[in-house]
Amino acid sequence: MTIVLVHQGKPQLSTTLCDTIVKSAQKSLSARGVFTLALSGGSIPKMLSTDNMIAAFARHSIEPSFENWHVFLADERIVPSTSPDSNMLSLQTDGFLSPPSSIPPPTSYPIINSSDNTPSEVSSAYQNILTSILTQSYGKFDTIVCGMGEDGHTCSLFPNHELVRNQSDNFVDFIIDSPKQPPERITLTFKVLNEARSVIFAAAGGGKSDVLQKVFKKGEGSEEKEPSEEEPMRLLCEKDDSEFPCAMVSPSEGELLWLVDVAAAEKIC
Ligand SMILES: O=C1O[C@H](COP(=O)(O)O)[C@@H](O)[C@H](O)[C@H]1O
Repeated sequence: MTIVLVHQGKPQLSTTLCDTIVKSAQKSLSARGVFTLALSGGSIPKMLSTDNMIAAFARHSIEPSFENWHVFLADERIVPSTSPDSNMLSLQTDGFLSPPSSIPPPTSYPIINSSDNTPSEVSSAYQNILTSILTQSYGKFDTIVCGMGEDGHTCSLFPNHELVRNQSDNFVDFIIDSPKQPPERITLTFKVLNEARSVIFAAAGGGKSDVLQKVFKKGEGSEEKEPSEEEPMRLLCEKDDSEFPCAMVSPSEGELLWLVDVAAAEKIC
């Protein structure tokens, strides 16, 4: 069964997401001294604003600090670093990757991209840096935050794409024919996603309700009460992993948590 937490709206969902990341960081830092995290682009960076993260540290009575956090991209579009399509740029401008100077920042890893590099070279270079840093957390990500597109893609793993039909043993792979622009991208693979200690999905808005209806069936033990400002509604769902890439992520030994809002969950509640 998969736990799906249904929130009143995006602000409440963002609060749970930031709280879950801060808790996971504390656990990883005390167990291994580092916190390895991968973040998606799209709607995720705004949920992870510096203000939202500082508020999450405060709720846990912890001084805000991203020291010993190593932040990778769950996927990236192969575009110049100044392009508005760059996921790293939106994590820096909308997310917490560039906090005020009083807060120790995380170490973050952009893709190394120049016009001389092919997508395959960009992907191999990213895999090399990622695998070298992941040795510090025993070869696994502590936490990966995934978004979900309205077509059910996650990271840059798109429905029916070759990378989904023939899953590779790489940790990072590339595509040159993304159905969503821009076409050239690198992405974490199912291998590394499914080996993570925890994967958190965050999906908000009515545009996501059709896919969620196909993926989740509400099961016994689900709460019936409406979500409140303070508390999400907890559903225990059966997950159909036959069609959509987002549903094919199920860490074999790790935790899986889905955070959605009422609009996205409308057809499963
Ligand atoms: O293209 C992408 O889309 C997905 C979903 O985006 P969202 O705006 O619907 O949340 C995102 O998770 C991924 O990182 C991005 O490259």
